[in-house]
Amino acid sequence: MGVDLGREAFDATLDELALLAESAGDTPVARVVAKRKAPDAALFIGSGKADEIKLMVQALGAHTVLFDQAISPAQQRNLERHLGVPVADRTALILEIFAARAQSFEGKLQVELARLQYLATRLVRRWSHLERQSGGIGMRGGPGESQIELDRRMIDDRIKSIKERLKKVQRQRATQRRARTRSGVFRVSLVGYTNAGKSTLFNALTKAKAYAANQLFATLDTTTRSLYIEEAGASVSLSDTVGFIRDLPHKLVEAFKATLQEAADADLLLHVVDAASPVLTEQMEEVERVLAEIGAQHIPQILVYNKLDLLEPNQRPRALQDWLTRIGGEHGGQRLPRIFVSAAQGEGLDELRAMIASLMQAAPVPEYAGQETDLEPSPLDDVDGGDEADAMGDADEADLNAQDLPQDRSDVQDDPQGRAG
Ligand SMILES: Nc1nc2c(ncn2[C@@H]2O[C@H](COP(=O)(O)OP(=O)(O)OP(=O)(O)O)[C@@H](O)[C@H]2O)c(=O)[nH]1
Ligand SMILES: [Mg+2]
Repeated sequence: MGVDLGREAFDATLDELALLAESAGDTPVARVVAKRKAPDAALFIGSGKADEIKLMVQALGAHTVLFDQAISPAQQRNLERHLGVPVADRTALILEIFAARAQSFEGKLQVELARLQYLATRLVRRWSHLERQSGGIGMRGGPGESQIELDRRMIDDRIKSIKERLKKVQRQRATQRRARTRSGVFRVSLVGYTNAGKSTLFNALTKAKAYAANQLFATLDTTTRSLYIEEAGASVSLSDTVGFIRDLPHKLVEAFKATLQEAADADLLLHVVDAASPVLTEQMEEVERVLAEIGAQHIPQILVYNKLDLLEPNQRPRALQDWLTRIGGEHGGQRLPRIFVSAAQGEGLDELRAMIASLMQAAPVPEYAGQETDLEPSPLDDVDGGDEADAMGDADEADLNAQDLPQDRSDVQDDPQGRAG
């Protein structure tokens, strides 16, 4: 279900919603588009549309109705009452996928943090909604004010305890990262929109078997492998990371900052693009936005246009390597090296390795080589987002016990450099 508020590439966003639903294990059975100038306050859609959907739900035996846009908690409840089935929006769906996919201890904690934070904002909103309209629809059958306060306190406590546990894991990760930095190994990170083919490329380059699938967010945990680049006569560390998506819930980005830090710390980013996507420009812009959010916008990039094999003969580029000039934004006019590859069929990979080698040689000798002092702490090293930073106090800093630290699968097992520290 999507309400077309005049957004460009509307079909593509519904395709993406369908793929998200499939990635969550659902089978989309119908797609409904409503044209409106603005969402309806109570139902998000008009009541005529809601009746139409209700009939479809019954005829098709659908068990959920998904909305592409964010719906308010009140709209969600009204719709559920009207339609007789659960209603969810895109954010809830993304959170569900992340929850199902998280593998590492850290990943699970991060997802739980994001879910609780999402829940907490909805409780606050629901509460203020009740305050404003006491006696309104929201009141009937809904929890009372004190119940909500109680829920909120429980959620706050849980958020606090998860943040404390995350801090411990992340301190360990930061130590490993610093060791890796000091080792002087050139670090390359794959970044890009979800489903662009990062894991497939990672596997093709390292002959590894990271999970790659036609699903959104197939990868959640960072995997790092050593990759020997013959042209450079040296090894680099290559990391496969979580994919980005448009309107990624902000709290989720915040919760995953530690994982994304892998990208922010790289010497070189391979920005993987699905060259066959009809909305590749929008996807690239979204990736740029997230890179800026994690402070990685200035790291040298190679644009890797993947899925070359899917392009029609007349769409194929004349040259497999060229330069793309960025339009607009902070980097307007900047020229980025671009290469077309097919990770699935192995085309262009030798050229990509050669390109990595030449960028390695062009890279400045790192200042930190041989230096024993800690690097400047990155803003992302601290998992607490902004205003909540003080809430944890200093007490938790004192009782750190290295023995409690759970093993982080991705760093400990997959990364030969990780053991250096
Ligand atoms: N035809 C074609 N398909 C590809 C190519 N590379 C990847 N794919 C397919 O694209 C889909 C996504 O690939 P992944 O490697 O899982 O993509 P990803 O970027 O790691 O995705 P997330 O981890 O979900 O963010 C899979 O179905 C791959 O088989 C390619 O070069 N050509
Ligand atoms: Mg992946």
